[in-house]
Amino acid sequence: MSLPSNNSKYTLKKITLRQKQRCFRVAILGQNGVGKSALTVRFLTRRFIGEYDSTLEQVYRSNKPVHGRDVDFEILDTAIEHENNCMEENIRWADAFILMYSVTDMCSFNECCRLKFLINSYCKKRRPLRMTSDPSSKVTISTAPVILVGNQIDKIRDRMVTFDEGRRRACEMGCVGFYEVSVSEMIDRITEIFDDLYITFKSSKHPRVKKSQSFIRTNKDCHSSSEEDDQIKKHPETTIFNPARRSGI
Ligand SMILES: Nc1nc2c(ncn2[C@@H]2O[C@H](COP(=O)(O)OP(=O)(O)OP(=O)(O)O)[C@@H](O)[C@H]2O)c(=O)[nH]1
Repeated sequence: MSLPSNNSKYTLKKITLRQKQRCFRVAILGQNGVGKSALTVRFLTRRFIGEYDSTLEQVYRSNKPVHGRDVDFEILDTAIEHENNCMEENIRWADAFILMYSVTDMCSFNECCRLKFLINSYCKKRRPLRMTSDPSSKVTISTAPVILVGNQIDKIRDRMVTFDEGRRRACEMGCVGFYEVSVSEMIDRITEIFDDLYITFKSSKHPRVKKSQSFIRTNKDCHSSSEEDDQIKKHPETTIFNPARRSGI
């Protein structure tokens, strides 16, 4: 039996809509040499490549499964050379951010604060926030999810930033997650970062919590449960908070 013509039209429309689904855009920001290109290539190809052209600023496209769903990623690997010209444009382009530093470099760690400030300033999706200490204040913050990532933990002897400092900073800056990784030695953890970012982005677009509840965690919220503490002791290089994961999405 042939299908009625309007039925096939409907199928066609559905396919067209599906094709138009926008890519999930991730910008990776951080000082030069922290491992942004290495992270990008590791996620896309599962390979670790030692040297990259530091002047190249590139968008990579790839389709990856996230929890059984195909997601079109666009990943912008930023280059410091272009930063001053393009930072605002890059930030406005992205849906979500990975802020990266090297645990062996305190400057790169501090640079993340400046970059987060710029994300909050330029990001297209912002919402007003009133400080509890001063209810009359009007501050706008970015609602785009940001994950803070400390890289190069394999360089044990060169470590300058502790896990706790990273975790605290992530909380203070309003990041949705914090990871410590070694791009050169880990692969699953890298995939987890991108998966978490996508899931958090999706859940913040279609929140399952009431509007009055915030996805952005504050200092006060930033204590880990004893279960998390156990996890951190077992796997020091791990994420310690992620609202999406906690809400079971
Ligand atoms: N030991 C170690 N080296 C790493 C790791 N990740 C990256 N590297 C090295 O760090 C150097 C810088 O890595 P890149 O990925 O080029 O860093 P980047 O942030 O993209 O740097 P720019 O392109 O200059 O902005 C390279 O020599 C990498 O091989 C890691 O986890 N461990």
